[in-house]
Amino acid sequence: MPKFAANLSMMFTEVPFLARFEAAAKAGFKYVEYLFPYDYPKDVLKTKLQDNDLQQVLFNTAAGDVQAGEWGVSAIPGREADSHRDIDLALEYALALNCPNVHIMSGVVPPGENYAKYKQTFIDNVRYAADKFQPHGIKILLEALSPQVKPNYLTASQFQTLELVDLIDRDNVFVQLDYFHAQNVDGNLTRLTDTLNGKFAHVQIASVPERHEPDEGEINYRHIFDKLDEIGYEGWVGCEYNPRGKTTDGLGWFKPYK
Ligand SMILES: O=C(O)C(=O)[C@@H](O)CO
Ligand SMILES: [Mg+2]
Repeated sequence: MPKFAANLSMMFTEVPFLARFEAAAKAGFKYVEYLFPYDYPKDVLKTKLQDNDLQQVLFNTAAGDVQAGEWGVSAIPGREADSHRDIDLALEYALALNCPNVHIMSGVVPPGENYAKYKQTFIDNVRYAADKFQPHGIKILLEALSPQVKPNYLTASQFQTLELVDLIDRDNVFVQLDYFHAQNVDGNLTRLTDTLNGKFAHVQIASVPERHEPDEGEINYRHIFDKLDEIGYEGWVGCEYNPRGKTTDGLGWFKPYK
């Protein structure tokens, strides 16, 4: 049975961020993920996790200057020092929060730029991270983001991310398989799951096209959850969706899995 993690950046937004830990635990979640921990001291987050019997399973490296269109900097040529600073800070948080996975945000490739140069910069920076995280047993995740959510992100297709994982060639680097983006770009989700089997270490879910609860729209998530069980997937499934209304009102789908 999948292990579901509440995404506290998107769920339980009825309450302030630090109150979402208790809200998720009360709703039956044992695991949480969220985009960025950096606005809060490590101790504060650690206490929230401990007080609510929750395990943190994922967060991202910093986004950079979001107003200026950044969504990570690790693929941007000339920004290696910033990328390494973000990776080092992520490692500090991962160790303090006992978090087993960190998603490294590549950033966008502006149209007309040299894509190969961005790709190589990302490969080099992820190798830097992989070697730093490896002694601590922390996995690095790379995600494809669909153009309707983040135009010109370094990777849009799961196959581009898979190619990067293979080129980076480190034992602790994996695909973050977000089925919402995968359906938007690649489709064919059952076969895709088989193709990526062993290469992905974290899953995220949301309906398509609305990015709501996984109980509507194009994807039959009951089938996907069975498929993940069938292949023996042991990682977490992050609930990265915008609830249609109040978060708890939309948790009917979660009842059988509590
Ligand atoms: O947007 C997504 O999907 C994510 O998983 C974010 O963490 C990164 O954009
Ligand atoms: Mg995602």
